[in-house]
Amino acid sequence: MKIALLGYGKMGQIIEHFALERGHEIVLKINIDNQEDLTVANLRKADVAIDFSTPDAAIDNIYACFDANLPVVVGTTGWYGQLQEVKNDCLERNNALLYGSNFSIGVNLFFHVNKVLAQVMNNFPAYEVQVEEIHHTQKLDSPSGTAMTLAEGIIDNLDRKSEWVNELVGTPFEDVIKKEQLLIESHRIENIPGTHTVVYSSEVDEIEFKHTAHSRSGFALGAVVAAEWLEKRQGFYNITDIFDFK
Ligand SMILES: NC(=O)C1=CN([C@@H]2O[C@H](COP(=O)(O)OP(=O)(O)OC[C@H]3O[C@@H](n4cnc5c(N)ncnc54)[C@H](OP(=O)(O)O)[C@@H]3O)[C@@H](O)[C@H]2O)C=CC1
Ligand SMILES: O=C(O)C1=N[C@H](C(=O)O)C[C@H](O)C1
Repeated sequence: MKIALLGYGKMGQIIEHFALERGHEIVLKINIDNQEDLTVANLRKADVAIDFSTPDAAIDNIYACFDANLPVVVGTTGWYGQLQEVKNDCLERNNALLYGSNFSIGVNLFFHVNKVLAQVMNNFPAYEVQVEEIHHTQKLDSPSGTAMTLAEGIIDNLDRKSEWVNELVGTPFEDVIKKEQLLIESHRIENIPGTHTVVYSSEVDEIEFKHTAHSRSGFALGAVVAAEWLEKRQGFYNITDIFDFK
């Protein structure tokens, strides 16, 4: 498979490693300093694009792939406010896009367990719930996309929660959390690849479910596997469409 990398930073470079290891070829690398190379002609040299750029860059990169009719895997987070418009355009133009807040198998297992547990916790109103995430200090968005996905999984399955609010610890936060709100507490600490915890707490105990990434390898390998899955497909997908956690 011929791959175009959109974003050649921490993730792009690790994705390159796994792609080459799996016998693929990198035919285009786009970063902030060679935007002029992001052309339909250049994109059409690839079979699939993989975007791990920035929240502000992802939409333009996605539409460049749509213009080139190139399937695109989007790992970049922080653009989900525009998800519906992107999905509509993708389907109208018969393109292919797969996105995911987290491409690691471990986190996608965590996403599934999180939803099942939230359903069970409807029977135990004594427990409050919150999500915590820790990432490196270079992360541009807060909360993490993974934390948003966890929070939405809880909101969709736990009747007593209807929205989430985010506190980036160390920045001003005056909100008084209402009982129907789910707090996502974000921490930024040097060199943390990604740690996510769902905490259910009562007066007498606390239950914690935690995923700790030891490196970015799980994310990167998952992105390459997702690109292999998407290459010959059309449509709009989420990474959870690849996993079958029956
Ligand atoms: N879904 C998942 O499993 C994962 C998602 N992510 C997400 O992926 C994104 C990237 O993460 P990470 O690699 O750590 O971040 P980095 O900052 O290390 O890499 C992003 C790269 O994109 C470059 N860039 C900036 N603007 C553009 C543009 N217009 N087109 C192409 N490239 C551009 C940046 O250049 P410069 O630095 O010069 O601005 C940088 O080299 C983040 O949104 C993060 O949340 C991360 C890990 C896993
Ligand atoms: O920025 C990162 O590093 C990561 N971002 C993703 C997110 O926002 O959830 C995935 C992973 O946690 C690493």
